Amino acid sequence: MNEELLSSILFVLITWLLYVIIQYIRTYTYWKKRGVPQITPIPFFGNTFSVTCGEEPLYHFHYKNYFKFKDHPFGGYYDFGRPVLLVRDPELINHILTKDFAYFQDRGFPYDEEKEPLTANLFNMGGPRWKNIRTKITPCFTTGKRKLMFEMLKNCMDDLKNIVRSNLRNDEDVEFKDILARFSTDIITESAFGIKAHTLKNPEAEFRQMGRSLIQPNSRIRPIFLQICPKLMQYFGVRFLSQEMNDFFQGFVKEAVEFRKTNHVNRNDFLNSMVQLMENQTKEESGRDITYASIAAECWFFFFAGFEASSSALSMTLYELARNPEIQRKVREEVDRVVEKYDGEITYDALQEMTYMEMVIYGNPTFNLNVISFSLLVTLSFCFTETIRLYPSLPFLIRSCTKTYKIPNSDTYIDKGVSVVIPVVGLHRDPVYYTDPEVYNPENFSEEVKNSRHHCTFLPFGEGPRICIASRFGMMQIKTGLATLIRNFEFTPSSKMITPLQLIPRLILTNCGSGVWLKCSERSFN
Ligand code: HEM
Repeated sequence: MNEELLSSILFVLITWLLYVIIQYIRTYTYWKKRGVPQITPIPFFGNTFSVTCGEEPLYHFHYKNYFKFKDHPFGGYYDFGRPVLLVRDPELINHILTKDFAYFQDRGFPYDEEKEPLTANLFNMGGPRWKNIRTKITPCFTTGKRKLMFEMLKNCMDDLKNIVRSNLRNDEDVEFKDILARFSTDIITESAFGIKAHTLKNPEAEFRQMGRSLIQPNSRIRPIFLQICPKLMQYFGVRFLSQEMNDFFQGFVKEAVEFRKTNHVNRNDFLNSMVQLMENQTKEESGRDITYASIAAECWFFFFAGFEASSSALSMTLYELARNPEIQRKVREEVDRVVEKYDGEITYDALQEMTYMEMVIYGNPTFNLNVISFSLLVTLSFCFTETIRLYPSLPFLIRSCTKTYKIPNSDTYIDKGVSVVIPVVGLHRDPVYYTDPEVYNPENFSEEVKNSRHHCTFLPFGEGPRICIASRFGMMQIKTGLATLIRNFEFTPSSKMITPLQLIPRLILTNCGSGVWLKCSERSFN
């Protein structure tokens, strides 16, 4: 190789290296330059290497980062090359989620309404389109609608009882995460879409297969690469969801709607409400707001949240009750007391008199589970609330800044396009807000203790205009399952349960991958 060529190559290499160094400095000093403390990044990956390569579940990542900025109201880190602001201070969180929502309306998640219609759901959407759809869908979850949906859940309760009972016959410890994912799938498909998925009876039923596929490694890696290099991934035809998933949901919505139209079926479910919304649109709105494709997108997300978030919270509650026999005893006492009090004598008027009542459940008469009033199950509520404190289904909240924002009482600005992350799991386990935060203690939610904390230190369903649209529906699912199980079975820890919990990496939701194993015995009512 002649000398001239060698020096040209060397020149190109050095120039490239210099460019990389300058880019590195420019990218990774973004927060420093603004006087915001930052976590030291590594080139290219920023601070998210451990999450991307599947070493660290998002739950641990956000917990760890929260405590890295101890004594600071906020701090910065980098998601690859993108600056992210982590917010710890409850009052600033309140500004971002509620008071100054106009600056933080979006989550900034990518979606493609044309190529991948299922991704254009309420969770991913932003701006005026989100606002319009949210306003239209909100009435689908009123108390009245929930009551009607609840009527459809009774069979699922019996199926749950029977499936647990059949597992006991084998005299082995029982894995509850899968059973409860199937229970939640049956509830959401029945009450939201009017479909009996029968996944409790048949673990290989189509809806369960779809649900399971969503947490497979392949499905979890795709969103990460789509986030890092969207253009390249789109070029190679990589999608957020599999084609099979897209076809399944588009197909089932079209079929279900057409069947209802042809056979004049009118059900009190979410699908029906959405179809009514579509049909009642004005001419100008028609085809733009609510279409078959957008109904399928919402159904898909409701399906995902309905089985995954709810079953995760439900199985973790059982796990904690098994580890805390005294709390389990108290919950059971409460369930028994209420069930016996309303032994088959409930009328609509009686329901109105029960101050906190949200829901009434008629169970299997053999076990005298005639009626359960959920809001009266105070201990039950505390337990569930305490579970989602320790294991929030979504361990962080995210917003994208849509116009430059000055942080109140500081000189710091958040630029348009910067992501803001609220590490919910950190707040929920901060000893400043919760005494002995690692201990499962339902008393954390007694009125007195609860009122002594800032409301933004407990955010399992988010907060502000983008709060979970179906939080009460989710609670109803969970309480239904919990009351059924606690009334009929007793739970103790199993040696098969792996602790500390092995959470699934690269999954946005908190999910115990190694399962929730418990010893279980049936109660005798003689
Ligand atoms: C225990 C169960 C559940 C938990 C813990 C949960 C939690 C959450 C959280 C934390 C958010 C984000 C809120 C924010 O960013 O401020 C959210 C959003 C959402 N959830 Fe849930 N959720 C649950 C059940 C459900 C169910 C059953 C459905 C549907 C049937 C559902 C539908 C949604 C939707 C559509 C959004 C997006 C709302 C928007 O951006 O306007 N969730 N949920």
